[in-house]
This record gives sequence, structure tokens and C-alpha cells, in this order.
Amino acid sequence: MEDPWKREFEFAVEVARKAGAEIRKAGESEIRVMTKSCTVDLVTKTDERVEKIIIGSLKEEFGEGTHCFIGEESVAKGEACVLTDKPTWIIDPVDGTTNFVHGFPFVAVSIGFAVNKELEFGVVYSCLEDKMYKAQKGKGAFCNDEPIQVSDVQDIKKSIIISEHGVDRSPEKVTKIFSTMQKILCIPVHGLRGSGTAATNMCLVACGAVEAFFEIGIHCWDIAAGAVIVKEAGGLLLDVNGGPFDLMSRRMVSANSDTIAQRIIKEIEIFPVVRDDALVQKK
Ligand SMILES: O=P(O)(O)O[C@H]1[C@H](O)[C@@H](O)[C@H](O)[C@@H](O)[C@@H]1O
Ligand SMILES: [Mg+2]
Repeated sequence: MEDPWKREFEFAVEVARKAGAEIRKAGESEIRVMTKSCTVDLVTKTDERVEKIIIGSLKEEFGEGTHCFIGEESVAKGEACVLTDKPTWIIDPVDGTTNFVHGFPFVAVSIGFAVNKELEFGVVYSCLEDKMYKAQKGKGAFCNDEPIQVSDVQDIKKSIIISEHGVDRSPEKVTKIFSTMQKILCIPVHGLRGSGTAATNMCLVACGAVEAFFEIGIHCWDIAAGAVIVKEAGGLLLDVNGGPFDLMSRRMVSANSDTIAQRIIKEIEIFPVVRDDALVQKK
């Protein structure tokens, strides 16, 4: 099978590893914490610096203007968040920023790549675990170059389900989030977990450590890379209402099978979120 984006894929792995080393180094010194949408939506100088390193390296390697970029911290500063047909890098420089600030050991660099709005490959580097997850469309999924595969568990009562509570602390949303978690827990499932980073959660689905991850409120940069990794590991992605996966919708279910996905979807109490491509952009 032809491999038109091989060079971009291989370079993305290199850049993710370099970014991860920067995050580990920064974690050993004073971390300056700031906030974005609310007091618990944290960002640090490391997030911003690492995103600049990633995007700068990609522009240097592939030229200015040939590719588009959607980066979490660039969007936070008002850059557009619109997926066009052009080759587009979808980047979360530090997924698990709150974990990074607290020294909780799950922090990932997430780099997805889409062409004609189709995800071509994804790289997630869990840098404190030194686990490099990667996948190209049609070519399988790997962790540290070993093939990975989703779990074969079909009985929801023998599953672990991962989700996150996000940063929105409004009572109506928190109630729906925890009511959903309570219903799933009491199916009962073996357990509920959350690593604190969507990208890592998706890789845990892909390597069979858990059966499903769902969340309402994530962004395209949290899940673009993980989406390719889950699919190439034999999993699937859906909207939380059971419809087709929509990268920009800020909600999704990733699972090892449709059986598990559908059982989870039955319990999810959906609440509205503003789409990534409807975010107010810099004038
Ligand atoms: O750590 P970031 O990149 O901000 O992304 C996380 C987000 O902040 C949390 O609210 C979500 O629950 C996680 O799934 C994201 O990974
Ligand atoms: Mg982030």
C-alpha cells in the first residue's frame, strides 16, 4: 500500500519524543501555572513553549504555508480552529496539564494529522511512562513499536470504563457527568478510571487495558491522534448519541466493540458544548 505521508509520520514521532523530553525537563523545575477558560482549566509556560517547538519544527521541516496547524495553545490565543481539506496538524503539546502541574504521572504529547478532513496518522507520546503510541491509517497501531490491539471483552460487566469530568464545574453539567458515571458503575462494571488525559485514555483503549473511553467536553487536539490509534488497534469511535464520530463536536465514545459502545451510550446524559469549529476566533 502506498505511503504518501510516511515522511510526515516519521518526523511526527521524532518531534513528539523531543517535546516529551522538554516536558520531563520542565517538570523538574518551577512550573508557572496560569488559567484559561476557568480557574481549573490550567495552562503553563511549558504548554506554550512546547507547542511552539512542535509547530516550529514542523514548519522548518515541511515549509511555511504548505500545512495548516490547529494547536491547543494557539487556539487559546485566538487562532482559527477550522479543519479544511489542506494537510493539517492537530496538536496538544501537553495533554494532562493538570497532571503535569501536580506531578501525577500521566502527561502526553498528542500529534494528529488530517488531509481532506480524513485523519491519516496519530502519535501519542506518554512522556512520563516513555510509551510511544502511533498509528497510520490502514497500517495497524503500535506502542514502543510493538503491535497493540483492543480488548476482546464483550461483557460490560467484565469491563473497565474510562471517563473524565473535564473543567466545567457548573452544577448542571457536573450532575449529568456524575449521574452518567454512577449509572455505568452500577451496571455493574469492574471499574471506572480516568488518567486525566484523553489521549492517554484512548491509548489505554487501543492497548486493551480498558474497554471504552467517553467524554463530553474534550477538544479535537485531545483526541485526533488517539482516534487513529484506537481504530487501527481494532476499536471504533462514535458520537455519544450513537451517530458517526465527529472530530470537531467535542464529544465521543471510543470502544473495543460496538456492543460495549452501545451499552455505554445508553447511559450517557448528554449536555450541550460549543463545537471546536464554532469557537470565536481572533478578528
Ligand atoms: O490537559 P489538557 O490538554 O487541557 O486536556 C485535558 C482537559 O483539560 C480535561 O478537561 C479533559 O478531561 C481531558 O480529557 C483532557 O485531556
Ligand atoms: Mg493540552
